[in-house]
Amino acid sequence: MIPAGPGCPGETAADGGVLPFADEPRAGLAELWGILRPVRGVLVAGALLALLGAVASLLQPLLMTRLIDAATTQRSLAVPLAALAAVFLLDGVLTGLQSFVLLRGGESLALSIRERMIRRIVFWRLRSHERFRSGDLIARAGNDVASLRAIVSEGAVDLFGAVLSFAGAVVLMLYIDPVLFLVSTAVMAMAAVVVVAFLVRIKDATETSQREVGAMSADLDRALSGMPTVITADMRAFEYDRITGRAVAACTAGRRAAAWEALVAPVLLTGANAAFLVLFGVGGVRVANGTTDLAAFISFLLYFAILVTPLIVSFQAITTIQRGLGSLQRIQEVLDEPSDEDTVGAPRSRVAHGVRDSGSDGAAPLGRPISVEFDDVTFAHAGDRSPLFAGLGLHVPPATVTAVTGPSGQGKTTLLSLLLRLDDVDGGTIRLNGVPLDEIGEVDLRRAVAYVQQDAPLFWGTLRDNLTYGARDWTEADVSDVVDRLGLGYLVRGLPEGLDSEVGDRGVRLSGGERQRIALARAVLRRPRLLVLDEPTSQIDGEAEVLVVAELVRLKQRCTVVLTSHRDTTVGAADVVVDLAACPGVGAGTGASPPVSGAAR
Ligand SMILES: Nc1ncnc2c1ncn2[C@@H]1O[C@H](COP(=O)(O)OP(=O)(O)OP(=O)(O)O)[C@@H](O)[C@H]1O
Repeated sequence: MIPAGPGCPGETAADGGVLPFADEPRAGLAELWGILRPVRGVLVAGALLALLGAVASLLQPLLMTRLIDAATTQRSLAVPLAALAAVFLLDGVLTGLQSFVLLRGGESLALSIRERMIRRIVFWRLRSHERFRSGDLIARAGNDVASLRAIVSEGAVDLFGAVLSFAGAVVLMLYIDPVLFLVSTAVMAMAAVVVVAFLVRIKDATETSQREVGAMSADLDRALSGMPTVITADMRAFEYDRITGRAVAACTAGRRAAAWEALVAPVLLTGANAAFLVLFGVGGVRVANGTTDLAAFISFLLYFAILVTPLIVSFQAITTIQRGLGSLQRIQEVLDEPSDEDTVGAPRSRVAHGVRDSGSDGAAPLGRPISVEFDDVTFAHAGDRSPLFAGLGLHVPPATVTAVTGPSGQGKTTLLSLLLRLDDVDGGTIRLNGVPLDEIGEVDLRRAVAYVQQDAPLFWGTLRDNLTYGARDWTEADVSDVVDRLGLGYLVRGLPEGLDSEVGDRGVRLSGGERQRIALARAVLRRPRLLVLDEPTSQIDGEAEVLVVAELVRLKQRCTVVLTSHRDTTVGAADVVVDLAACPGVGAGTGASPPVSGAAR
């Protein structure tokens, strides 16, 4: 496994500086509007409800003034009282309805973004997986989507409703008494300017906190993936310090944001209280000298009171939206990464090249044992100065076993990755049964080719789940046959629930050799036409190796096997042996075919 290099998204530098990715331009309102597409209808409905709610709130002081009028002029209170009660009721119903619509909308948004992210991640090219840390990706799909959801459930419409109430109150106050309006808003404006300065600091702190949560998840994932090493290297305290260090950094940044956020309401309230004092002074004088009547002054005060809440809500909503924009940036990085779905278009479509479903044996190019050809292939890993392969040529005849050998680091696994189209060649062509690899449909390729990777990973689940993973049309007899042939019968019989026993996370409840043979059995059950095996016998004993080799020889009747190995018995069973170390096309040499030995030369 190649360690992720510096600059992994979501990681911070040791000196606390931010590594690349964090420096990319932040997502803006245009991107936000784009990602909100699935819930735009909900936002419009929420905005309408907010509009009605604002009208209901603005009606209340008006009706209260009517009530005071009726009381002071000895008229019946029944009508204004009933109207006020109705408006209160309407206000309550609208508030409830708005939260229901928006909370539901928030959940729908979270689902749609998570579906898009997961689809993207699952279909990423392998190179993208090497650039990101898996724990950080999990944090992005969890935490960052949650803070984006808050834009819908709390932010956007709160802001809209608050702006409406605010604007309505402003218009009515201007209408009632423009002088009082100017006096009071001048005081409030000073408080608002102070709060705007806080917003910048809140934004920076929340972004840092989000990045640190991502890094914490990634570090936790790193430790969990190698717990035996962590324990035996006596590194548990180190890992604890490292991971909680991230948590502390997230908390520190979160607290900084909280401190600034906590100041927003008091500063605005203080501004409002100061404005009230000024209002009472100036308003009292104006009522005393008859410029304004008492009912109008009371009505003005009530509207001013209405103004304060929307103002506070607006700033809180802006904070929520800012936090969501920081998360949107991290989500966008995931969505912008190239995926196989971008390239599995026309050139790789099955129809375009007449490569039909490989399930139909015989007619389709991949429906029979597959020959492999590397023609003048050039490839360099990202960041490498010289190519690993320069003009590599290679021919694997169909229905044979070919072993690729060579010292560690020579490029055997890389060669298999290119053959499996996990990575793309920089130059030259790879052909399967004469068809260039990039002209073969993704579905056909994956159905025709099976792979057992070097560390033979199993998945959390039962033994049966693992054996039949990716297999189609399998029967219980197929499973038990392959299990017996690979010498795994004792394992199945010894487990408490046989094939239905859990293998643990990454198959930890099984031995390395058992995992390797289960991975091979899984590949065999897929009935491939090309079986690609990276060191399939590296962890098994001599007795089991004989069984594996016998299985490979048996498989030759219906498929081609390409394997890498350092083991003599396994290599000895091959019809063709390709020694990469002696190949001039490997390691920046000039183009040539590698030396081969064996029956199929
Ligand atoms: N994803 C990657 N990014 C950059 N370099 C890589 C990557 N994968 C492998 N390499 C480098 O490419 C070279 C070939 O690696 P590869 O894994 O193909 O060798 P190998 O012959 O299979 O080795 P081994 O026998 O030890 O498995 C090595 O120098 C390795 O460090």
